[in-house]
Amino acid sequence: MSTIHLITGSTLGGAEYVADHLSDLLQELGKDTEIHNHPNLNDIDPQGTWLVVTSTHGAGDYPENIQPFIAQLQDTPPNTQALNYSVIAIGDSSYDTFCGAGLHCHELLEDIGATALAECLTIDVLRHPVPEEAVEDWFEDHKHLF
Ligand SMILES: Cc1cc2nc3c(=O)[nH]c(=O)nc-3n(C[C@H](O)[C@H](O)[C@H](O)COP(=O)(O)O)c2cc1C
Repeated sequence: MSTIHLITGSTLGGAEYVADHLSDLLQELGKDTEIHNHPNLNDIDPQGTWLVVTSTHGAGDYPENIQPFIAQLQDTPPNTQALNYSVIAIGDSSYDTFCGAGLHCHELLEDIGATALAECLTIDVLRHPVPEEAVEDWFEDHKHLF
């Protein structure tokens, strides 16, 4: 069974909590998971399934910890023919660039040839102060994909 890679972009830790929770839910289904809080493309198999969980900072920017990984994907995209992915974007709808990083990542992965398992999920922290609860509902509807 191939490992599901959870890749996080987080400044304040919220997206990491969401990824931890998703990882627990996947493990309850008997899946193998690996969390990458400092993702490096060289360490992550570009086959199988990626779940990217990223917040947005600055003005629509990626959190610093995930910026090198995104640059690697843009500069030297791997062969993604056998890669499925899903992106969970966390943001605050009071910003014009609501969930800008996650939405960008979803398009980037599609552009380099990976297959989206689902639309990008956007979680608004104004509506969901505990984003883990929103992701739990989403997971219930999407767990058959993993
Ligand atoms: C300085 C700052 C800038 C932010 N900029 C954006 C933004 O451009 N778009 C957005 O949707 N959310 C923005 N947010 C909201 C964060 O994405 C949100 O608080 C998120 O829960 C933080 O997740 P994290 O704990 O994983 O870093 C910003 C938050 C801060 C503190």
